[in-house]
Amino acid sequence: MSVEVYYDDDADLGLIQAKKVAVIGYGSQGHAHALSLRDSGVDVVIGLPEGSKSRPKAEEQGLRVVTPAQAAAEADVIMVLAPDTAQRGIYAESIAPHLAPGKAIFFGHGFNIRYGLIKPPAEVDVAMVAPKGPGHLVRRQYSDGKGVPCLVAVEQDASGNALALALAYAKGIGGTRAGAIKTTFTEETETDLFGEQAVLCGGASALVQTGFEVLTEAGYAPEVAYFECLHELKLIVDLMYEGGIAKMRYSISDTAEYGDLSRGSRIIDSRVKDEMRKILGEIQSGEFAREWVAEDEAGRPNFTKWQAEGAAHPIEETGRKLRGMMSWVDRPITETA
Ligand SMILES: NC(=O)C1=CN([C@@H]2O[C@H](COP(=O)(O)OP(=O)(O)OC[C@H]3O[C@@H](n4cnc5c(N)ncnc54)[C@H](OP(=O)(O)O)[C@@H]3O)[C@@H](O)[C@H]2O)C=CC1
Ligand SMILES: CC[C@](O)(C(C)=O)C(=O)O
Ligand SMILES: [Mg+2]
Ligand SMILES: [Mg+2]
Repeated sequence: MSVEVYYDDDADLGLIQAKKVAVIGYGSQGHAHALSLRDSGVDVVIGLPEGSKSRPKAEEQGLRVVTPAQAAAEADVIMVLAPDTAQRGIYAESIAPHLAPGKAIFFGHGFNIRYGLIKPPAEVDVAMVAPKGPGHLVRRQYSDGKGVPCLVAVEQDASGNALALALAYAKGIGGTRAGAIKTTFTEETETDLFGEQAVLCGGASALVQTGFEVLTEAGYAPEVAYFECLHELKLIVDLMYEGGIAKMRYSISDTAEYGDLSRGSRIIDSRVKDEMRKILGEIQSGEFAREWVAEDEAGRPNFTKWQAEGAAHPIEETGRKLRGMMSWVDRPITETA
């Protein structure tokens, strides 16, 4: 592999144990980082606004919660794990006034640094520890003595020790048990956005909905279409996850494999690939970031409309009914911290 990968032996937990860490935000990532750091012997304080819904959760878990400004004032390392769109405001109002030489500001995703929405002063370290998995998995893996691989990056190395500090943090959340891959803010941000837009979230959702529409519009039962286009996707993705596309193809029938090999490239054809390149271009040029920031500032009119349209898609109603028949899949969307 051409990338540099760091494991537990490459990281000194003592570096982060010697610091006070403020975790700003207590959602998917925030709760996982804070609880795992605490269990790794790190002094952690949570920064949340008065009245935040997350406050009782963090307090119930035995964590001390103060305002983001107080947390930033107290801490040596400030990890920003609030929603990407909120980070710029939190930084300006609550973090920037408390940054001083010797402090570090950390991120779980590079969006705000990559697009210049947050510009920390030269005298602080700026680094990223970005687990490659949802926060609840990060926490569960840590608690099981394992870890989720993470990306680490240093944007600004004022102390000369920023990478070592980021690796120590990654060790504190279990990341170096699995491996911490060194990257840059630019690479992490651009690939993360591309992945979620073109493949994982945007691409996959559209593929599933469109397949469901084609079958139901042709008169097939929505229940049967649901199984074929959504439910079984997990079985297929699980096989890919375990052993790549090769293992999935090994496991499916020859008929399915022939259909895959002969038809797949008609679905994801050169037009789709060109569109993917266009989407990547919008990410690289900053066009997507500008659009998303403007949408958020305008009160998210399109976001809200598209969310409602997605929720009203017939596949959701069909899925609700069918999942009710399958006790093992009918779970709440989020697990609690
Ligand atoms: N979700 C994931 O698995 C992944 C996320 N990331 C990155 O991690 C970061 C956090 O994302 P995620 O964990 O999904 O976030 P969530 O949306 O799950 O959680 C947001 C948290 O921030 C709090 N919050 C909201 N506004 C403020 C504010 N003004 N000041 C302080 N806290 C605030 C929320 O509190 P309240 O309850 O009051 O709303 C909540 O506790 C992002 O940069 C994201 O890109 C990276 C990898 C994966
Ligand atoms: C795939 C979505 C993600 O990038 C993630 C969980 O990694 C996100 O931003 O939530
Ligand atoms: Mg991601
Ligand atoms: Mg993302």
